[in-house]
Amino acid sequence: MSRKLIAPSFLAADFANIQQEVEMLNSSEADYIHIDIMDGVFVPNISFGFPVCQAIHQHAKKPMDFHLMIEHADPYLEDCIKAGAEIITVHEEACRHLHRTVTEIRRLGAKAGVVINPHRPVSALEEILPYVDLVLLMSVNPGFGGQKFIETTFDKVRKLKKMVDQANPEIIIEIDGGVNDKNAGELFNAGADMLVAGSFVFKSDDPRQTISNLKKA
Ligand SMILES: O=C(CO)[C@@H](O)[C@H](O)COP(=O)(O)O
Ligand SMILES: [Co+2]
Repeated sequence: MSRKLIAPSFLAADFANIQQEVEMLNSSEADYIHIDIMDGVFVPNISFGFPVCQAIHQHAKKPMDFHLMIEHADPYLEDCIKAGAEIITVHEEACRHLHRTVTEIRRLGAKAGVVINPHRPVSALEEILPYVDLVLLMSVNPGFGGQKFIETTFDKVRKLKKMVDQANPEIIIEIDGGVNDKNAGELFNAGADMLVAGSFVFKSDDPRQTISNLKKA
């Protein structure tokens, strides 16, 4: 059974009004606040750093889900925890010693997640599944909000769901990129537990209602 969690991506929020945007999320049905950290090396974009994360955390009443799109995650894990991370996800291709990194995330007290890019097979995750709490499937290429959902993600979710059910059914399956009201229902039916939505939530006329609608998808 899908857990139907929604994590609005703060990347699409109005940064001139951080407090109001976080308060909107606090009063919504959002389950997590998704925080996209980009280093301009692993992905061709730079988002924001820990002072901004601290500002979000200061007002947040929802748990924070940190998505690290960076080459060198290990030196920044403690900063994520201090900035409120309850989930930290790292890209499997970016981590030279992935097992070490996810083990360290758990030791620091957060849920550890591994992220897989659109071109990579879910079979690449087989050996790491016993050591993670969450798998994030990218449904766009990482680096930017507002991109088009990649349709082959549905099959990938179904494949991953089978693997997760065998390895550890507690593992959360999270999907990130181009999520909207047209694909959310099918993603949940395919086995996704948690959907990240940036533009679709924050650029809508009524973000709170949009979050509620996605949860019911
Ligand atoms: O990690 C990323 C992009 O790299 C995402 O979290 C986006 O921020 C989602 O934005 P939308 O595709 O929903 O606009
Ligand atoms: Co993200």
